[in-house]
Amino acid sequence: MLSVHDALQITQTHLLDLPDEMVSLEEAVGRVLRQPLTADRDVPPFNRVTMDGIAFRYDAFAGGARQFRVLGAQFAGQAAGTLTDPTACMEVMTGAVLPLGTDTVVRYEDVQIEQGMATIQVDEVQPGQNIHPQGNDRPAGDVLLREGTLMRSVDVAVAASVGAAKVSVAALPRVAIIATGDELVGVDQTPAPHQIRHSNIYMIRAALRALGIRAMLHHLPDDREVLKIGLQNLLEQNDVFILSGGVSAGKADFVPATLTELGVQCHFHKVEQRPGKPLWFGTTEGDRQVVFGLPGNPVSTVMCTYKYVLPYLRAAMGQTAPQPVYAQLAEPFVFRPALTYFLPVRLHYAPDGRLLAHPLPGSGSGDFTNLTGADAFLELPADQTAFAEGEALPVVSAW
Ligand SMILES: Nc1nc2c(c(=O)[nH]1)N[C@H]1C(S)=C(S)[C@@H](COP(=O)(O)OP(=O)(O)OC[C@H]3O[C@@H](n4cnc5c(N)ncnc54)[C@H](O)[C@@H]3O)O[C@H]1N2
Ligand code: MOO
Ligand SMILES: [Mg+2]
Repeated sequence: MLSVHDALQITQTHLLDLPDEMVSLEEAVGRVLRQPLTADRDVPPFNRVTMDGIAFRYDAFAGGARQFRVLGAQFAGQAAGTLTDPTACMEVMTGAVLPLGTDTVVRYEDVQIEQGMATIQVDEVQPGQNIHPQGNDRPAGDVLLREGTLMRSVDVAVAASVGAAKVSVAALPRVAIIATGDELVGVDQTPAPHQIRHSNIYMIRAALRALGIRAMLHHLPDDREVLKIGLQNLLEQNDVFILSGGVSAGKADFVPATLTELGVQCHFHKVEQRPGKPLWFGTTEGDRQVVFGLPGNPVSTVMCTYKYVLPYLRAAMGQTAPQPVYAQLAEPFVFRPALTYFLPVRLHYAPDGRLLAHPLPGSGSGDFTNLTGADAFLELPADQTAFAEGEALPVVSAW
């Protein structure tokens, strides 16, 4: 059977080709940048005053002067004024351009101003203090945001500062989320004793919102013909298909055979992992559409969504892969089968800064209410049985 590592690799070799689109800054958050954004000017663009106070020439102070006649004021938003008398000073406000002819700022708290004369009341003054020099942070032309950046609020601020009212981002795929199973009824229904309400497709849809995707929900029955016609219709209108259920060994598990009949090529079925062993992955010709058949057990669906589906979509959008995160087991744990085990854990930071993972194994891959107390899965490798307290292991992104 395929290892988790190899399964992930396979998904990455069948990435959808998503076009670029221009979006406003309001729409840009959570999207993947498809263009570099460069500084259109030096950052900061002028010598910026960083404290309200007075500006003067340091040479005068170094020569022993402590009193400076106030010749004017420089406010934020005004073009740079000039200090014409090198023994005098100007009042300056935070965010103003440093007046020409000055090079040092002393804050109001350290100055007394009376009758147009400022007296500096501190001995410690450094040349150039309280000034954020032009180009200090980045020179004009420097790349401030790389292609592949996942746009967060601070990135939106940087885009705005360089005048990018619209930015090029990866277009979002059209996604269909499809529950299969005759036991499932709507969330607004009262289930019969042998029925359950949908939950997996709501979880998947919620998880995809982190990528800005708004997916449509569907439900198909455990009937071979109806399933085939239903999937065929959906295949015409979507790029990504996330199915839940119907991929294992049961006599009503028609999903793999039906997808094959519809021309979806299977790249793998079954992975050496728990939960999620019967995971199915395929694409249509030329990788124009992609299908994830997630095992129906709810914990399997959660794990496969976070371990496989979201990373796949991020890569297809061109997002630079994030650094892996590790956590240390807070107590020893044993898992015997030769499978990668995704252990639900509660994460917390210890006072010494270590990220600790508290095992919450729950009662198996049907026990999804257990996940409400967990934050993530810890990935325990297949070739190891006993895991010691303090052992560092990869975290599968938190929900
Ligand atoms: N003989 C074998 N039986 C099973 C195997 C196996 O290898 N051999 N694998 C087990 C594993 S592991 C898993 S996981 C499940 C996968 O099952 P399916 O993908 O075929 O899913 P279903 O049979 O349709 O349902 C399983 C389970 O999940 C519930 N479910 C399904 N969809 C939803 C939904 N949208 N919301 C909430 N719950 C859902 C469903 O009611 C079932 O209880 O197979 C094992 N069996
Ligand atoms: O591996 Mo299945 O996903 O346990 O229940
Ligand atoms: Mg089944």
